[in-house]
Amino acid sequence: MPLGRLELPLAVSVGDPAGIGPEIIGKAWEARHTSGLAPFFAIGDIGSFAPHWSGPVVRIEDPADTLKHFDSALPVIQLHNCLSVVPGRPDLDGAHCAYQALEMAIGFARAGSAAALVTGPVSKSQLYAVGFTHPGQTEFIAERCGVAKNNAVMMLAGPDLRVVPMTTHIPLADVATTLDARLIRQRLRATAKGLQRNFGIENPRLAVAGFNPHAGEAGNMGREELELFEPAIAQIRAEGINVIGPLPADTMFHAEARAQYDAALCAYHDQALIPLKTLYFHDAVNITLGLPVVRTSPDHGTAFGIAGQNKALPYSMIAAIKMAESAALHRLAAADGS
Ligand SMILES: NC(=O)C1=CN([C@@H]2O[C@H](COP(=O)(O)OP(=O)(O)OC[C@H]3O[C@@H](n4cnc5c(N)ncnc54)[C@H](O)[C@@H]3O)[C@@H](O)[C@H]2O)C=CC1
Ligand SMILES: NCC(=O)COP(=O)(O)O
Repeated sequence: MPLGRLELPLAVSVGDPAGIGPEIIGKAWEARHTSGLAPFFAIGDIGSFAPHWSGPVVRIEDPADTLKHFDSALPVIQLHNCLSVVPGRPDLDGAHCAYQALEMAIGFARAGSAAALVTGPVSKSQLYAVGFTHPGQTEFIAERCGVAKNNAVMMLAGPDLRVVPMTTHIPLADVATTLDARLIRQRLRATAKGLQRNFGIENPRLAVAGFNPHAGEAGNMGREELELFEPAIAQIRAEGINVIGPLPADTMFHAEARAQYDAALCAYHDQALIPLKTLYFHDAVNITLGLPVVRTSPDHGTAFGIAGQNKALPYSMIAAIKMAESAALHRLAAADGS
């Protein structure tokens, strides 16, 4: 059934203004008709666009003014006290702006002034340098929404592959001690629910990657599969969720294997993101499941090395905007029972 259109605009935080955020948002606005994008407004420093992108911008004071201007210029809500930043040269002023834009975008989405939140790329190390204490935007947004961090799930979604890293931005050396049966169960439940709410998949099929080579080879190459994964998966199956695994991680991402599941849950960041970004770097979207608001983001980072050179491709940002609209519409359709 067609999902219709949103009544509210989408809020797009610019991210680090020294990165490619302003350029990909500007280019997404240029593609608004050809890509059929829902109206959106940016949150950032209006002066940070010109060094990256030469299109028209218009300052608005209220998200509700987006529609009046969206056809002729990119609507921007101005941040306070943002100093100019040079593309490709991240500094603390830019990090402060990125932080402020994120905070404001969450506020608009939570207050019901925006239909969803799309976040531009930020540099984690730059944010840490200005006092950001969360591993990433995922955990920060969860906290602002009152959601426990283990119930907010990072999912990266491409055309025929969705992956969930069950642990996110932690040192690899800490993964084995962070993963426990409770976390695995929480991730599985939140992923199943998130696929229903945001993608309209009624009976999601989940697959869990093993932690060790060959999923432990019957306990001979590590015991996490026997001691953690299998009991956690059995419990989740008993709750009626369709889940397979633990599967050998090296053989679960080829095309025929991908067709067997709607999302692959992986033990750690790179186990999930390497297959996804290898296949779909410019098409994939980062979506946070388990939040009361819809949040998406491009899958890539700030790309400081190409900022301000008109080299950034906007496709992941365009996909993030489209997915935000579609997820918001799925939630609305479920809420009114249609
Ligand atoms: N959603 C987010 O906010 C994310 C933020 N990051 C942050 O980004 C920063 C840089 O991370 P990197 O590992 O260098 O990853 P990156 O994604 O910024 O760049 C990796 C490579 O891809 C290229 N690239 C990235 N986006 C592109 C685009 N749209 N068009 C053309 N080329 C593109 C870059 O030039 C670079 O060669 C880090 O500080 C990290 O914290 C990383 C991933 C996601
Ligand atoms: N590698 C994915 C990533 O960095 C996204 O992090 P987040 O800021 O969206 O939590």
